[in-house]
Amino acid sequence: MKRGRVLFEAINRNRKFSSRTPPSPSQQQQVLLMDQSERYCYNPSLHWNPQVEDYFCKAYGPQAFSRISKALTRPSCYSCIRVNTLKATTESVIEKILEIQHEKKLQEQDALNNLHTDADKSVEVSKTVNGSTAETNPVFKCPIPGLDYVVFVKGSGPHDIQYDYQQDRPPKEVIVSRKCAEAVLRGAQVYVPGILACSAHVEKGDKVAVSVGVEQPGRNGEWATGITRGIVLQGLKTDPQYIERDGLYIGQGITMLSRAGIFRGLSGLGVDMTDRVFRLASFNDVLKGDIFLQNLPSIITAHVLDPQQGERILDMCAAPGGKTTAIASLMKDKGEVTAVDRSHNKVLEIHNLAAELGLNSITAYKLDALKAVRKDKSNSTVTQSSIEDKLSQTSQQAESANFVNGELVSPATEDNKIYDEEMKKGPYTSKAEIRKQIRRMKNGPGKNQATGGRVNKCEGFLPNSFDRVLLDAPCSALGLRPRLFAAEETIESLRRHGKYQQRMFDQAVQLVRPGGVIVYSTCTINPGENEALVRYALDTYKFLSLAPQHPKVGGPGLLGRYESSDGYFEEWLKPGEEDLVQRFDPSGPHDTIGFFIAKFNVGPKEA
Ligand SMILES: C[S@@+](CC[C@H](N)C(=O)[O-])C[C@H]1O[C@@H](n2cnc3c(N)ncnc32)[C@H](O)[C@@H]1O
Repeated sequence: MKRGRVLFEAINRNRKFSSRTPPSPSQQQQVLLMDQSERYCYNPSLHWNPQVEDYFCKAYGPQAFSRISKALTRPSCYSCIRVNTLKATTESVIEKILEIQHEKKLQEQDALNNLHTDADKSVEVSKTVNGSTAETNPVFKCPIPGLDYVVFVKGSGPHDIQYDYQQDRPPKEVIVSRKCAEAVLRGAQVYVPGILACSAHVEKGDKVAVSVGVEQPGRNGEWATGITRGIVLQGLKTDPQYIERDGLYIGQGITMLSRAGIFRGLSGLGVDMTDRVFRLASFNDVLKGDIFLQNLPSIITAHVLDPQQGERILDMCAAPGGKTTAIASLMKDKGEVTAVDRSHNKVLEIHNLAAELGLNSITAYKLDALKAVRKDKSNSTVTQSSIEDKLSQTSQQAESANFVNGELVSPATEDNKIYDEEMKKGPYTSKAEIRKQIRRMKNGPGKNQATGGRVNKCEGFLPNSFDRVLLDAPCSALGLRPRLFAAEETIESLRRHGKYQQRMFDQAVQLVRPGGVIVYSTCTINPGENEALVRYALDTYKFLSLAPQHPKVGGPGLLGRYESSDGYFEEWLKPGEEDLVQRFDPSGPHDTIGFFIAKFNVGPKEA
């Protein structure tokens, strides 16, 4: 379609100048500029699977869906930060961010003063004054009651970028992967692994235009970028995705390595983005441990769960641990947060995040949440697994395992024993606190549970083991932005999510004790995905009820919330309301376009 539009416009342009006299140089220049403004800009349109597009068009109406689709391609207008209240205060974080911004601004001014001749300086300084380079982003506390540990750093965009196109001399270019571009749109830098292709003769310190190579349809209906990593860009129409990249330029930057360095290396900064279409603050390695960059609805999900100190909480699909750590922080790290994920490497991510934030109440296991309920009533068995273990399990066990009665005993079961001993001694100390002490004894001060490549594998939990369960279910994730490609989702996969979520919910219901709470959340624009689950839950389990009100943030238990220009909590839906779709307004500033949270109270279960 895009190709058709380009062709149509080219014909129109030619018509405009098809008088008997050939176009004058100024007319030629005008055509060139029109060409370039169409090419070197950010104006993407999302690819959808045709059936999914049709389904959403019917659900939302074609115009509304087109606005949603457009809004998905843009980042939010701010970065959202959760303050780790165990290590820092909101005020101290705001102060530090402002200091960092101020420092950066000074550095950029210094760099300008040192680098350029006076003539260059005046151009660059006026650029700075216009806000193109160093700028101070407003930083403020989240105004929603109860969420004063959330900080927003405002960004801006879309901005027009001057890509320095000169006739017959296109700018040097870098094409990055879609994932890389989505991160860059949210404030990240371009790292070496994200670079797919680059112009010939790029040296360290060159200015490059950065565009994104998005998956394109292949002959057999498959989607691929079709760009071989390391390919040389000539600035010609024969370059990969030359036409398809029209309107897919996300900014420009300075290369930190030469072309050869970029494609020889495996890591490191590839391009320092100096001019971005969307300017959001970068928090890479900033205030590490004191803050966590997290989408607002994810923070709210933990908040809605309302975990209490000393409780036992299960997070069923936990990696990389954003909500798990939010839960542990709300509990002031006092209690027991069990985080499970089916992926080994992702469990390591939970370990690492918990360690970075200094949280000790979290224990992460590799477990398929579909098998989270233990069938037999014997003690829970927990084993260690690691990638290396899989390769040489026998020798690993011989070297490192503790054997009791011929059984492999993991630190977790060992800890349980010590815990039981401690419990007999008298005054209550939480299990998490005892674990912390055991870890301190084992590791010495300052170390935590990050165990390198090793993770604990768990066989499941007995029914009614937890006070609260969070089911942050795997979903289409179509609510998250920015997103530059959506065609991987099919009608079948949308349906599968629903079925998968139901099976997980069946496990969650068994694991939570009577009187407990289940929170179910998904990040999607597909209303069918979440409403169907809520209906299923209430029809199947008569002892469940939607929580009438969350004490801190207000509103009914069924929180179907889609962004509005006024704020996330503009309207809270009542249980049973079916019109989530009409309330959708994609013109607002938020990082998540569609998110759904339902909170269930668990009544007495049947015998
Ligand atoms: C939406 S992400 C969870 C995000 C997480 N709650 C957070 O806030 O950081 C979904 C996660 O579910 C995990 N997952 C998918 N199927 C699973 C299963 N059957 N059992 C356990 N985890 C599963 C995936 O590995 C993925 O990490």
